[in-house]
Amino acid sequence: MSKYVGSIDQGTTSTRFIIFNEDGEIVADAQHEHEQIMPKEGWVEHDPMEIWEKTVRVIEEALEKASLKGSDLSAVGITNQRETTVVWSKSTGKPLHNAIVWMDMRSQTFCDKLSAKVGGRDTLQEKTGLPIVPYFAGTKLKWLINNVETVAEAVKNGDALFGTIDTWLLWNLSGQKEHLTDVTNASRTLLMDIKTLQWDDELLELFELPRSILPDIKPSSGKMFDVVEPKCLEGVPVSGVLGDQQAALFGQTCFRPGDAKNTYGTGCFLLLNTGEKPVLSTHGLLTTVGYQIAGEKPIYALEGSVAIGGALVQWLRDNLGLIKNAPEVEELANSVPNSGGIYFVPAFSGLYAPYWRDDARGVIVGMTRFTNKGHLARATLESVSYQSCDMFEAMEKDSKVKLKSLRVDGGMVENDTLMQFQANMLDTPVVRPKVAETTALGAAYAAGLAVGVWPNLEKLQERWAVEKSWEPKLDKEQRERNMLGWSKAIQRTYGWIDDDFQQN
Ligand SMILES: Nc1ncnc2c1ncn2[C@@H]1O[C@H](COP(=O)(O)OP(=O)(O)O)[C@@H](O)[C@H]1O
Ligand SMILES: O=P(O)(O)OC[C@H](O)CO
Repeated sequence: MSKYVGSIDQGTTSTRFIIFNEDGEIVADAQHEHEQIMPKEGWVEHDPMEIWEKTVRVIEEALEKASLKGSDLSAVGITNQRETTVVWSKSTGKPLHNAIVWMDMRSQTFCDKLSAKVGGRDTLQEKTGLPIVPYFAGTKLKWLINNVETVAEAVKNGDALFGTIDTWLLWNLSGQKEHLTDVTNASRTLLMDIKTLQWDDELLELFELPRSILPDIKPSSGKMFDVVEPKCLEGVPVSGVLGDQQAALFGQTCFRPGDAKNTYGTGCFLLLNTGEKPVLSTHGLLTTVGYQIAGEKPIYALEGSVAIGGALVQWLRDNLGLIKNAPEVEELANSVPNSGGIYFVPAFSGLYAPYWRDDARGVIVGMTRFTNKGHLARATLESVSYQSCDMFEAMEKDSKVKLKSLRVDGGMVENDTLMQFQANMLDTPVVRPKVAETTALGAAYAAGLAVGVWPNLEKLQERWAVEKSWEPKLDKEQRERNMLGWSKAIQRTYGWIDDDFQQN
Protein backbone atom coordinates (compact mmCIF):
# COMPACT_ATOMS: atom_id res chain seq x y z
CA MET A 1 0.00 0.00 0.00
CA SER A 2 1.21 3.51 -0.82
CA LYS A 3 1.87 5.75 2.13
CA TYR A 4 0.50 9.03 0.78
CA VAL A 5 -2.74 10.54 2.04
CA GLY A 6 -4.55 13.50 0.46
CA SER A 7 -6.52 16.08 2.41
CA ILE A 8 -9.13 18.47 1.03
CA ASP A 9 -9.26 21.53 3.30
CA GLN A 10 -12.25 23.62 2.28
CA GLY A 11 -12.00 26.78 4.44
CA THR A 12 -13.97 30.02 4.61
CA THR A 13 -11.57 31.90 2.37
CA SER A 14 -9.85 29.22 0.32
CA THR A 15 -9.68 25.58 -0.68
CA ARG A 16 -6.50 23.53 -0.41
CA PHE A 17 -5.41 20.04 -1.27
CA ILE A 18 -2.41 18.83 0.70
CA ILE A 19 -0.64 15.53 0.15
CA PHE A 20 1.07 14.08 3.23
CA ASN A 21 3.56 11.23 3.41
CA GLU A 22 3.53 8.58 6.11
CA ASP A 23 5.65 10.80 8.36
CA GLY A 24 2.87 13.37 8.28
CA GLU A 25 5.06 15.72 6.21
CA ILE A 26 3.71 17.85 3.38
CA VAL A 27 4.70 16.53 -0.04
CA ALA A 28 2.72 19.00 -2.13
CA ASP A 29 0.06 21.64 -1.68
CA ALA A 30 -2.23 23.71 -3.92
CA GLN A 31 -4.59 26.46 -2.83
CA HIS A 32 -7.18 28.81 -4.37
CA GLU A 33 -9.32 31.52 -2.80
CA HIS A 34 -13.00 31.84 -3.62
CA GLU A 35 -15.31 34.82 -3.75
CA GLN A 36 -16.93 36.19 -0.59
CA ILE A 37 -20.37 37.32 -1.71
CA MET A 38 -21.95 39.93 0.59
CA PRO A 39 -25.35 40.92 -0.77
CA LYS A 40 -26.40 42.87 2.36
CA GLU A 41 -25.18 43.90 5.80
CA GLY A 42 -24.71 40.78 7.87
CA TRP A 43 -25.10 38.41 4.89
CA VAL A 44 -22.23 36.26 3.54
CA GLU A 45 -22.55 33.71 0.74
CA HIS A 46 -20.33 31.35 -1.27
CA ASP A 47 -21.01 29.83 -4.66
CA PRO A 48 -21.09 26.02 -4.13
CA MET A 49 -20.17 25.40 -7.77
CA GLU A 50 -17.10 27.63 -7.43
CA ILE A 51 -16.13 25.68 -4.30
CA TRP A 52 -16.47 22.35 -6.12
CA GLU A 53 -14.56 23.63 -9.18
CA LYS A 54 -11.75 24.98 -6.99
CA THR A 55 -11.67 21.68 -5.10
CA VAL A 56 -11.11 19.80 -8.36
CA ARG A 57 -8.48 22.31 -9.45
CA VAL A 58 -6.41 22.10 -6.26
CA ILE A 59 -6.53 18.29 -6.33
CA GLU A 60 -5.20 18.27 -9.92
CA GLU A 61 -2.54 20.88 -9.20
CA ALA A 62 -1.21 19.23 -6.02
CA LEU A 63 -1.00 15.80 -7.68
CA GLU A 64 0.89 17.36 -10.56
CA LYS A 65 3.29 19.22 -8.24
CA ALA A 66 3.99 15.99 -6.36
CA SER A 67 4.32 14.00 -9.63
CA LEU A 68 1.83 11.52 -8.19
CA LYS A 69 -1.28 9.86 -9.58
CA GLY A 70 -4.50 9.42 -7.61
CA SER A 71 -3.70 5.72 -7.39
CA ASP A 72 -0.59 6.64 -5.37
CA LEU A 73 -2.85 7.84 -2.54
CA SER A 74 -4.09 5.37 0.07
CA ALA A 75 -6.96 7.55 1.16
CA VAL A 76 -8.49 11.01 1.05
CA GLY A 77 -9.77 13.05 3.98
CA ILE A 78 -12.03 16.09 3.97
CA THR A 79 -12.10 18.96 6.39
CA ASN A 80 -14.35 21.94 5.93
CA GLN A 81 -15.67 25.26 7.14
CA ARG A 82 -18.54 24.15 9.35
CA GLU A 83 -22.22 25.21 9.43
CA THR A 84 -22.09 26.77 5.93
CA THR A 85 -25.31 25.51 4.37
CA VAL A 86 -26.08 24.30 0.85
CA VAL A 87 -29.35 23.05 -0.60
CA TRP A 88 -29.27 21.43 -4.01
CA SER A 89 -31.48 19.48 -6.41
CA LYS A 90 -31.17 15.70 -6.34
CA SER A 91 -32.22 15.47 -9.99
CA THR A 92 -29.92 18.12 -11.49
CA GLY A 93 -27.17 17.98 -8.88
CA LYS A 94 -27.07 21.80 -8.97
CA PRO A 95 -27.37 24.18 -5.99
CA LEU A 96 -30.73 25.89 -5.55
CA HIS A 97 -29.14 28.95 -3.94
CA ASN A 98 -25.72 30.20 -2.91
CA ALA A 99 -24.35 28.62 0.26
CA ILE A 100 -25.17 30.63 3.38
CA VAL A 101 -21.89 31.03 5.26
CA TRP A 102 -21.50 30.27 8.96
CA MET A 103 -21.05 33.91 10.01
CA ASP A 104 -24.19 35.06 8.14
CA MET A 105 -26.81 36.61 10.45
CA ARG A 106 -29.95 36.39 8.31
CA SER A 107 -31.67 33.65 10.31
CA GLN A 108 -31.84 35.88 13.41
CA THR A 109 -35.62 36.39 13.17
CA PHE A 110 -36.19 32.64 12.89
CA CYS A 111 -33.96 32.12 15.95
CA ASP A 112 -35.82 34.76 17.97
CA LYS A 113 -39.17 33.13 17.17
CA LEU A 114 -37.92 29.63 17.91
CA SER A 115 -36.34 30.73 21.20
CA ALA A 116 -39.60 32.38 22.25
CA LYS A 117 -41.55 29.24 21.32
CA VAL A 118 -39.36 26.82 23.27
CA GLY A 119 -38.80 29.07 26.29
CA GLY A 120 -35.35 30.54 25.74
CA ARG A 121 -32.22 30.45 23.64
CA ASP A 122 -30.58 27.74 25.74
CA THR A 123 -33.51 25.32 25.80
CA LEU A 124 -31.91 22.97 23.25
CA GLN A 125 -28.49 23.02 24.90
CA GLU A 126 -28.82 19.71 26.69
CA LYS A 127 -29.77 17.83 23.53
CA THR A 128 -27.63 19.65 20.97
CA GLY A 129 -24.88 21.36 23.01
CA LEU A 130 -25.76 24.63 21.26
CA PRO A 131 -27.73 27.86 21.78
CA ILE A 132 -30.37 28.86 19.22
CA VAL A 133 -28.36 31.41 17.22
CA PRO A 134 -27.92 32.07 13.48
CA TYR A 135 -24.46 30.45 13.49
CA PHE A 136 -25.87 26.93 13.22
CA ALA A 137 -26.82 25.23 9.97
CA GLY A 138 -30.42 24.21 10.78
CA THR A 139 -31.42 27.87 11.14
CA LYS A 140 -29.88 28.70 7.75
CA LEU A 141 -31.71 25.78 6.16
CA LYS A 142 -34.97 27.14 7.57
CA TRP A 143 -34.22 30.58 6.13
CA LEU A 144 -33.72 29.04 2.69
CA ILE A 145 -36.97 27.08 2.87
CA ASN A 146 -38.92 30.07 4.20
CA ASN A 147 -37.49 32.61 1.75
CA VAL A 148 -36.45 30.93 -1.49
CA GLU A 149 -39.32 29.57 -3.54
CA THR A 150 -37.26 27.09 -5.55
CA VAL A 151 -35.93 25.60 -2.31
CA ALA A 152 -39.41 25.36 -0.76
CA GLU A 153 -40.73 23.70 -3.95
CA ALA A 154 -37.87 21.21 -4.11
CA VAL A 155 -38.38 20.28 -0.46
CA LYS A 156 -42.09 19.74 -1.13
CA ASN A 157 -41.38 17.64 -4.25
CA GLY A 158 -38.75 15.50 -2.53
CA ASP A 159 -36.02 16.84 -4.82
CA ALA A 160 -34.05 18.88 -2.24
CA LEU A 161 -30.91 17.73 -0.47
CA PHE A 162 -29.38 19.66 2.41
CA GLY A 163 -25.78 19.57 3.45
CA THR A 164 -22.91 21.41 5.03
CA ILE A 165 -19.82 21.78 2.81
CA ASP A 166 -18.52 18.28 3.67
CA THR A 167 -21.80 16.82 2.40
CA TRP A 168 -21.69 18.90 -0.78
CA LEU A 169 -18.13 17.71 -1.51
CA LEU A 170 -18.93 14.08 -0.64
CA TRP A 171 -21.94 14.18 -2.97
CA ASN A 172 -19.79 15.44 -5.85
CA LEU A 173 -16.82 13.16 -5.11
CA SER A 174 -19.16 10.16 -5.17
CA GLY A 175 -20.46 11.04 -8.64
CA GLN A 176 -23.58 12.61 -7.06
CA LYS A 177 -24.68 9.39 -5.34
CA GLU A 178 -23.79 9.55 -1.65
CA HIS A 179 -25.60 11.90 0.71
CA LEU A 180 -23.46 11.75 3.87
CA THR A 181 -22.00 13.82 6.67
CA ASP A 182 -19.90 13.06 9.74
CA VAL A 183 -20.72 13.41 13.43
CA THR A 184 -18.66 16.57 13.92
CA ASN A 185 -20.39 18.47 11.13
CA ALA A 186 -23.80 17.13 12.14
CA SER A 187 -23.19 18.37 15.68
CA ARG A 188 -23.27 21.95 14.30
CA THR A 189 -26.79 21.88 12.88
CA LEU A 190 -29.03 22.10 15.99
CA LEU A 191 -30.74 18.99 14.58
CA MET A 192 -28.62 16.15 16.01
CA ASP A 193 -28.82 14.69 19.50
CA ILE A 194 -25.18 14.76 20.62
CA LYS A 195 -25.66 11.62 22.72
CA THR A 196 -27.37 9.35 20.16
CA LEU A 197 -25.44 10.91 17.23
CA GLN A 198 -28.65 10.75 15.19
CA TRP A 199 -31.02 13.35 13.75
CA ASP A 200 -33.59 13.85 16.48
CA ASP A 201 -37.31 13.50 15.70
CA GLU A 202 -38.37 16.14 18.24
CA LEU A 203 -35.93 18.63 16.79
CA LEU A 204 -37.04 17.85 13.23
CA GLU A 205 -40.64 18.41 14.31
CA LEU A 206 -39.74 21.68 16.00
CA PHE A 207 -37.88 22.91 12.92
CA GLU A 208 -40.62 21.42 10.65
CA LEU A 209 -38.06 19.62 8.51
CA PRO A 210 -38.44 16.29 6.67
CA ARG A 211 -35.76 13.69 7.49
CA SER A 212 -35.47 12.86 3.78
CA ILE A 213 -33.50 16.04 2.98
CA LEU A 214 -30.83 15.29 5.59
CA PRO A 215 -27.67 13.23 4.95
CA ASP A 216 -26.79 10.03 6.82
CA ILE A 217 -24.42 10.59 9.72
CA LYS A 218 -21.12 8.65 9.75
CA PRO A 219 -18.09 8.46 12.07
CA SER A 220 -15.23 10.89 11.36
CA SER A 221 -12.68 8.16 10.71
CA GLY A 222 -13.98 5.20 8.68
CA LYS A 223 -14.32 4.26 5.04
CA MET A 224 -17.22 5.98 3.24
CA PHE A 225 -16.84 5.21 -0.51
CA ASP A 226 -14.32 5.30 -3.36
CA VAL A 227 -14.00 8.56 -5.31
CA VAL A 228 -15.81 8.72 -8.66
CA GLU A 229 -15.06 12.36 -9.58
CA PRO A 230 -12.65 13.94 -10.35
CA LYS A 231 -11.17 11.24 -12.53
CA CYS A 232 -7.65 11.95 -11.26
CA LEU A 233 -8.72 10.58 -7.84
CA GLU A 234 -10.96 7.78 -9.11
CA GLY A 235 -11.03 4.72 -6.83
CA VAL A 236 -9.30 6.34 -3.84
CA PRO A 237 -11.26 5.74 -0.62
CA VAL A 238 -12.70 8.70 1.26
CA SER A 239 -12.19 7.65 4.86
CA GLY A 240 -11.87 10.75 7.05
CA VAL A 241 -14.26 13.69 7.42
CA LEU A 242 -14.22 16.33 10.16
CA GLY A 243 -15.28 19.93 10.54
CA ASP A 244 -12.15 22.07 10.35
CA GLN A 245 -11.91 22.95 14.03
CA GLN A 246 -12.31 19.35 15.11
CA ALA A 247 -9.78 18.37 12.44
CA ALA A 248 -7.30 20.81 13.97
CA LEU A 249 -7.92 19.21 17.39
CA PHE A 250 -7.18 15.83 15.78
CA GLY A 251 -4.16 17.13 13.84
CA GLN A 252 -2.75 18.64 17.06
CA THR A 253 -3.20 15.12 18.51
CA CYS A 254 -5.31 16.46 21.38
CA PHE A 255 -6.52 12.93 22.15
CA ARG A 256 -6.49 13.09 25.97
CA PRO A 257 -9.14 14.82 28.06
CA GLY A 258 -7.72 18.23 28.99
CA ASP A 259 -5.79 18.68 25.71
CA ALA A 260 -6.66 21.95 23.94
CA LYS A 261 -5.82 23.93 20.82
CA ASN A 262 -6.69 27.35 19.43
CA THR A 263 -6.92 27.91 15.67
CA TYR A 264 -6.45 31.42 14.28
CA GLY A 265 -8.04 31.48 10.80
CA THR A 266 -10.93 33.61 9.54
CA GLY A 267 -12.40 33.14 13.01
CA CYS A 268 -10.75 31.77 16.16
CA PHE A 269 -11.77 28.48 17.68
CA LEU A 270 -10.58 27.08 21.00
CA LEU A 271 -11.41 23.40 21.54
CA LEU A 272 -10.77 21.29 24.63
CA ASN A 273 -11.06 17.52 24.60
CA THR A 274 -13.47 16.49 27.39
CA GLY A 275 -13.40 12.73 26.75
CA GLU A 276 -16.31 10.34 26.27
CA LYS A 277 -18.93 12.46 28.06
CA PRO A 278 -20.35 15.73 26.78
CA VAL A 279 -19.79 18.59 29.25
CA LEU A 280 -22.43 21.33 29.20
CA SER A 281 -21.13 24.87 29.49
CA THR A 282 -22.39 27.45 31.94
CA HIS A 283 -20.04 30.11 30.56
CA GLY A 284 -21.12 30.55 26.95
CA LEU A 285 -19.17 27.73 25.32
CA LEU A 286 -20.51 25.09 22.95
CA THR A 287 -20.57 21.33 23.45
CA THR A 288 -19.60 19.60 20.25
CA VAL A 289 -18.51 16.21 18.98
CA GLY A 290 -14.70 16.28 18.78
CA TYR A 291 -14.37 13.15 16.65
CA GLN A 292 -15.51 9.55 16.37
CA ILE A 293 -13.44 6.67 15.11
CA ALA A 294 -15.63 3.97 13.48
CA GLY A 295 -16.65 1.34 16.01
CA GLU A 296 -15.60 3.48 18.98
CA LYS A 297 -17.34 5.88 21.33
CA PRO A 298 -17.41 9.53 20.31
CA ILE A 299 -15.03 12.00 21.95
CA TYR A 300 -16.55 15.32 22.93
CA ALA A 301 -15.12 18.82 23.12
CA LEU A 302 -15.96 22.16 24.65
CA GLU A 303 -15.60 24.93 22.12
CA GLY A 304 -15.17 28.68 22.25
CA SER A 305 -15.95 30.26 18.86
CA VAL A 306 -15.00 33.77 17.77
CA ALA A 307 -16.39 34.85 14.38
CA ILE A 308 -13.85 37.52 13.44
CA GLY A 309 -10.15 36.73 13.81
CA GLY A 310 -8.03 36.83 10.64
CA ALA A 311 -11.12 38.25 8.92
CA LEU A 312 -10.31 41.54 10.65
CA VAL A 313 -6.90 41.59 8.99
CA GLN A 314 -8.64 40.94 5.65
CA TRP A 315 -10.98 43.82 6.46
CA LEU A 316 -7.99 46.16 6.97
CA ARG A 317 -6.70 44.95 3.60
CA ASP A 318 -9.91 44.87 1.54
CA ASN A 319 -12.21 47.45 3.11
CA LEU A 320 -9.69 50.07 4.30
CA GLY A 321 -6.74 49.35 1.99
CA LEU A 322 -4.33 49.87 4.94
CA ILE A 323 -2.21 46.87 3.96
CA LYS A 324 -1.61 45.02 0.69
CA ASN A 325 -1.48 41.55 2.19
CA ALA A 326 -2.15 39.89 5.56
CA PRO A 327 1.50 39.54 6.76
CA GLU A 328 1.98 43.34 6.29
CA VAL A 329 -0.24 43.93 9.30
CA GLU A 330 2.64 42.90 11.55
CA GLU A 331 5.02 45.53 10.19
CA LEU A 332 2.34 48.20 10.51
CA ALA A 333 1.51 47.07 14.07
CA ASN A 334 5.21 47.24 14.97
CA SER A 335 5.49 50.82 13.71
CA VAL A 336 4.07 51.82 17.12
CA PRO A 337 5.04 50.56 20.60
CA ASN A 338 1.44 49.91 21.71
CA SER A 339 -2.14 50.45 20.59
CA GLY A 340 -2.16 54.05 21.84
CA GLY A 341 -5.02 53.23 24.21
CA ILE A 342 -7.49 52.11 21.53
CA TYR A 343 -9.51 48.89 21.43
CA PHE A 344 -11.18 47.36 18.40
CA VAL A 345 -14.06 44.95 19.04
CA PRO A 346 -14.96 43.36 15.69
CA ALA A 347 -18.54 42.39 16.51
CA PHE A 348 -19.33 42.30 12.79
CA SER A 349 -21.66 39.30 13.21
CA GLY A 350 -22.65 40.21 16.75
CA LEU A 351 -20.47 38.69 19.46
CA TYR A 352 -19.98 34.94 19.61
CA ALA A 353 -18.48 33.07 22.60
CA PRO A 354 -18.65 33.64 25.45
CA TYR A 355 -21.08 36.58 25.04
CA TRP A 356 -23.52 35.49 22.30
CA ARG A 357 -24.85 39.01 21.75
CA ASP A 358 -26.61 39.39 18.42
CA ASP A 359 -27.41 43.03 19.25
CA ALA A 360 -23.70 43.93 19.30
CA ARG A 361 -21.88 45.56 16.40
CA GLY A 362 -18.23 46.49 15.90
CA VAL A 363 -16.60 49.44 17.68
CA ILE A 364 -13.23 51.15 17.85
CA VAL A 365 -12.98 53.02 21.14
CA GLY A 366 -10.48 55.28 22.87
CA MET A 367 -9.43 57.21 19.75
CA THR A 368 -7.83 60.65 20.03
CA ARG A 369 -6.17 62.98 17.52
CA PHE A 370 -3.02 60.93 18.25
CA THR A 371 -4.44 57.66 16.84
CA ASN A 372 -2.84 56.47 13.60
CA LYS A 373 -3.01 53.45 11.31
CA GLY A 374 -0.24 51.68 13.26
CA HIS A 375 -2.44 51.81 16.36
CA LEU A 376 -5.33 50.43 14.34
CA ALA A 377 -3.20 47.52 13.09
CA ARG A 378 -2.00 46.83 16.61
CA ALA A 379 -5.53 46.98 18.04
CA THR A 380 -6.59 44.56 15.29
CA LEU A 381 -4.04 41.95 16.39
CA GLU A 382 -4.74 42.59 20.06
CA SER A 383 -8.48 42.11 19.54
CA VAL A 384 -7.79 38.60 18.27
CA SER A 385 -5.88 37.72 21.41
CA TYR A 386 -8.34 39.44 23.79
CA GLN A 387 -11.16 37.44 22.25
CA SER A 388 -9.12 34.27 22.74
CA CYS A 389 -8.48 35.26 26.39
CA ASP A 390 -12.23 35.51 26.96
CA MET A 391 -12.74 31.99 25.58
CA PHE A 392 -9.78 30.66 27.52
CA GLU A 393 -11.14 31.99 30.79
CA ALA A 394 -14.59 30.50 30.12
CA MET A 395 -12.94 27.19 29.19
CA GLU A 396 -11.01 27.01 32.45
CA LYS A 397 -14.17 27.78 34.43
CA ASP A 398 -16.31 25.20 32.62
CA SER A 399 -13.78 22.39 32.52
CA LYS A 400 -12.06 23.17 35.81
CA VAL A 401 -8.84 22.40 33.91
CA LYS A 402 -5.92 24.81 34.30
CA LEU A 403 -4.31 24.87 30.88
CA LYS A 404 -0.51 24.74 31.19
CA SER A 405 0.14 25.73 27.60
CA LEU A 406 -1.86 26.41 24.46
CA ARG A 407 -1.26 24.64 21.15
CA VAL A 408 -1.93 27.01 18.27
CA ASP A 409 -2.39 26.76 14.50
CA GLY A 410 -4.06 28.50 11.53
CA GLY A 411 -2.99 31.23 9.10
CA MET A 412 -2.42 33.90 11.77
CA VAL A 413 0.12 31.98 13.85
CA GLU A 414 2.87 33.13 11.49
CA ASN A 415 2.44 36.47 13.21
CA ASP A 416 5.00 36.62 16.03
CA THR A 417 3.68 39.89 17.43
CA LEU A 418 0.24 38.35 17.86
CA MET A 419 1.59 35.14 19.37
CA GLN A 420 3.77 37.01 21.89
CA PHE A 421 0.86 39.25 22.86
CA GLN A 422 -1.31 36.15 23.23
CA ALA A 423 1.18 34.48 25.58
CA ASN A 424 1.46 37.74 27.56
CA MET A 425 -2.27 38.17 27.94
CA LEU A 426 -2.96 34.50 28.78
CA ASP A 427 0.05 34.37 31.08
CA THR A 428 0.54 30.93 29.56
CA PRO A 429 3.07 29.64 27.01
CA VAL A 430 1.81 29.44 23.44
CA VAL A 431 3.17 26.58 21.35
CA ARG A 432 3.25 26.16 17.56
CA PRO A 433 3.81 22.63 16.18
CA LYS A 434 6.18 21.71 13.34
CA VAL A 435 3.30 20.99 10.96
CA ALA A 436 1.20 24.15 11.29
CA GLU A 437 -1.33 22.82 8.72
CA THR A 438 -3.03 20.90 11.50
CA THR A 439 -6.51 21.15 9.99
CA ALA A 440 -5.54 19.34 6.81
CA LEU A 441 -3.27 17.03 8.78
CA GLY A 442 -6.16 16.08 11.10
CA ALA A 443 -8.34 15.00 8.17
CA ALA A 444 -5.40 13.11 6.66
CA TYR A 445 -4.77 11.36 9.99
CA ALA A 446 -8.46 10.39 10.27
CA ALA A 447 -8.46 9.05 6.69
CA GLY A 448 -5.10 7.28 7.01
CA LEU A 449 -6.03 5.64 10.32
CA ALA A 450 -9.13 4.11 8.73
CA VAL A 451 -7.12 2.38 5.98
CA GLY A 452 -4.08 1.41 8.04
CA VAL A 453 -1.50 4.01 6.98
CA TRP A 454 -1.15 4.75 10.70
CA PRO A 455 -1.89 2.04 13.25
CA ASN A 456 -3.27 4.00 16.19
CA LEU A 457 -3.59 7.35 17.95
CA GLU A 458 -0.48 6.77 20.06
CA LYS A 459 1.68 6.61 16.93
CA LEU A 460 0.22 9.91 15.77
CA GLN A 461 0.83 11.50 19.15
CA GLU A 462 4.51 10.53 18.97
CA ARG A 463 4.81 12.60 15.80
CA TRP A 464 3.67 15.92 17.30
CA ALA A 465 6.65 18.23 17.84
CA VAL A 466 7.12 21.86 18.87
CA GLU A 467 8.45 24.24 16.25
CA LYS A 468 8.31 27.45 18.29
CA SER A 469 6.95 28.66 21.60
CA TRP A 470 6.32 32.06 23.19
CA GLU A 471 6.69 32.59 26.94
CA PRO A 472 4.60 35.20 28.77
CA LYS A 473 6.49 38.45 29.45
CA LEU A 474 3.97 40.88 30.89
CA ASP A 475 3.45 41.82 34.52
CA LYS A 476 0.13 41.11 36.21
CA GLU A 477 -0.77 44.76 36.71
CA GLN A 478 -0.42 45.64 33.03
CA ARG A 479 -2.28 42.50 32.01
CA GLU A 480 -5.19 43.35 34.26
CA ARG A 481 -5.24 46.95 33.01
CA ASN A 482 -5.39 45.72 29.41
CA MET A 483 -8.25 43.32 30.18
CA LEU A 484 -10.16 46.03 32.00
CA GLY A 485 -9.98 48.23 28.90
CA TRP A 486 -11.11 45.30 26.77
CA SER A 487 -14.14 44.57 28.94
CA LYS A 488 -15.13 48.24 28.83
CA ALA A 489 -14.86 48.14 25.04
CA ILE A 490 -17.02 45.00 24.90
CA GLN A 491 -19.76 46.81 26.86
CA ARG A 492 -19.75 49.57 24.23
CA THR A 493 -20.80 47.11 21.48
CA TYR A 494 -24.01 46.01 23.21
CA GLY A 495 -27.45 47.13 22.13
CA TRP A 496 -26.48 48.72 18.81
CA ILE A 497 -29.18 46.69 17.09
CA ASP A 498 -32.45 47.41 18.86
CA ASP A 499 -36.13 48.00 18.07
CA ASP A 500 -35.40 51.53 16.81
CA PHE A 501 -32.46 50.46 14.71
CA GLN A 502 -32.94 47.07 13.10
CA GLN A 503 -30.49 45.85 10.51
CA ASN A 504 -31.94 44.99 7.07
N1 LIG B 1 0.94 37.02 8.93
C1 LIG B 1 -0.35 37.18 9.21
N2 LIG B 1 -0.73 38.04 10.17
C2 LIG B 1 -2.03 38.21 10.48
N3 LIG B 1 -3.03 37.54 9.88
C3 LIG B 1 -2.71 36.66 8.93
C4 LIG B 1 -1.37 36.43 8.53
N4 LIG B 1 -1.37 35.50 7.54
C5 LIG B 1 -2.66 35.17 7.34
N5 LIG B 1 -3.49 35.86 8.16
C6 LIG B 1 -4.95 35.75 8.27
O1 LIG B 1 -5.26 34.39 8.46
C7 LIG B 1 -6.47 34.04 7.77
C8 LIG B 1 -6.22 32.82 6.90
O2 LIG B 1 -5.96 31.73 7.73
P1 LIG B 1 -6.51 30.28 7.35
O3 LIG B 1 -6.15 29.41 8.51
O4 LIG B 1 -6.01 29.92 6.01
O5 LIG B 1 -8.06 30.64 7.31
P2 LIG B 1 -9.38 29.84 6.86
O6 LIG B 1 -9.13 28.38 7.12
O7 LIG B 1 -10.41 30.44 7.76
O8 LIG B 1 -9.66 30.16 5.43
C9 LIG B 1 -6.87 35.22 6.95
O9 LIG B 1 -8.01 35.81 7.55
C10 LIG B 1 -5.68 36.18 7.01
O10 LIG B 1 -6.11 37.51 7.11
O1 LIG C 1 -12.81 28.30 7.69
P1 LIG C 1 -12.33 28.59 9.06
O2 LIG C 1 -11.02 27.96 9.36
O3 LIG C 1 -12.38 30.03 9.41
O4 LIG C 1 -13.36 27.87 10.08
C1 LIG C 1 -14.68 28.24 10.11
C2 LIG C 1 -15.41 27.43 11.16
O5 LIG C 1 -15.48 26.08 10.85
C3 LIG C 1 -16.78 27.99 11.40
O6 LIG C 1 -17.41 27.29 12.43
